[in-house]
Amino acid sequence: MASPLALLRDDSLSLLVRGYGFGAHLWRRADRGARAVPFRLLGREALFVRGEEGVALFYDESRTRRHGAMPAFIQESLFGHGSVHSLDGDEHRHRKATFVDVLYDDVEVARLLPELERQWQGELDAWVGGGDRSAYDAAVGALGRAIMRWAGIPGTAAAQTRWAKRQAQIVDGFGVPYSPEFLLALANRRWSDRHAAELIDAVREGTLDPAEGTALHAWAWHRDRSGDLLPAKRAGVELQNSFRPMIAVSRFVAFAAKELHDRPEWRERIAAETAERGSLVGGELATAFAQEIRRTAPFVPMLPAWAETDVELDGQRVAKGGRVVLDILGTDTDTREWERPSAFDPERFVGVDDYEAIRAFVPHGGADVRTGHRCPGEKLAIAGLAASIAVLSDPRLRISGRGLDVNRRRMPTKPRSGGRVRRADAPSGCPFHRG
Ligand code: HEM
Repeated sequence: MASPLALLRDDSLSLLVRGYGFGAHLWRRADRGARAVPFRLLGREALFVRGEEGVALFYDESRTRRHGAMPAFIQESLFGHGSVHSLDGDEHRHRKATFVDVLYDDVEVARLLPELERQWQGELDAWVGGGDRSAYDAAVGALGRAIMRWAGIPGTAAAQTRWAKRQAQIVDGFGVPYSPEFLLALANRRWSDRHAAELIDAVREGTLDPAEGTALHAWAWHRDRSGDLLPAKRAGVELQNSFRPMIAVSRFVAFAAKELHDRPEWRERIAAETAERGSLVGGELATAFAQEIRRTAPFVPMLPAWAETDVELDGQRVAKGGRVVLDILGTDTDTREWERPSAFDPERFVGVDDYEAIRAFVPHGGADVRTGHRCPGEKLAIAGLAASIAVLSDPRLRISGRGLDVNRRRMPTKPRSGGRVRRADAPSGCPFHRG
């Protein structure tokens, strides 16, 4: 058992209390520009690392491994038991190959675009027709239905929207184990695991026949390295990992509403681009804005791995068996890697196609998507977020300035109101709160 002194030195409580401010708090203990700082997490020694050097260390499989590094309350509630996130080595690469085929292949990404266009057009029409909904709520529906159709999941629009809301709540509740929202997330997880497993069984029994190439088809027929089908529940977990994170992009959409509200000139430029192209998807300026949202908005703050050997970076060490923790947020806003890192400036991404080559740009993890744990859904997320930004820039809409404050102690967070959106000429409900 850990001694009372060790418990006092542990930083876990500080992480829970400080939320997204935790990383900056730790760096105050180190020299300016340091790449590594020691701390204690969950009763063990750990090394907090950042920047290109930190990314290289964190993704070096000869020095780190993943299995069991993520606290169980996150792994089980958010990703699901036995998911790809927790695998290492050949087993990881084998499972990951199916994710890459299904999510990362350009043909599959292109297949999502018409669904995004259709679902977002519906939400835009509802706003223009007088609807009053937050950008976040609209995105949960639009992105949820688009990705479920794309994944081959059957159901009416209403049923898909309901499942999307459950999935959004899982993402909302996983990081607050001290609150009732966490219990609700566990209940939604249980319901979703059962429903996803039923879909997998239905495909295997021949009562459902999703198109080849869809996530539902791929996970129903994915075989492990011994040639066996995955148990239905595990296949259902990976099916959810192929669409739930797209619903989580709604959190970025809420941040986009905030940044667009504060930058009318960008809204005008993106609206002009959308009008000229005659499409809500794939605009260059909307995409640059999406990239800057990904760089700056607090979502995944850090990632943990085990030190497989004694590890040293920038003069700091952690012994084998401790944790190496990559500071995602601190790397995306590192003064040694970025010019004016705290300025929100989408211009820095205009004309940048190969964002994966920017080693210190890691909102979706770093290194190589095929061989490492880098997110296979990054292209899908960018496409979904850029389409949302094009919609929110429509001049017929107004984004309210109310409720755009962000509680950076809660993980995950978003602007409080989710970004209220209404028709531009709609009267404001309250004369004292015109936004
Ligand atoms: C809100 C946007 C998203 C963010 C911020 C995000 C971020 C991340 C991060 C940080 C990782 C872990 C990287 C690592 O462990 O090294 C990851 C992994 C993963 N993401 Fe995403 N992601 C997003 C969207 C998506 C989408 C849209 C999908 C699929 C539709 C997706 C599917 C996955 C999967 C399956 C993994 C596990 C990969 C592995 O362990 O090999 N993500 N993501």
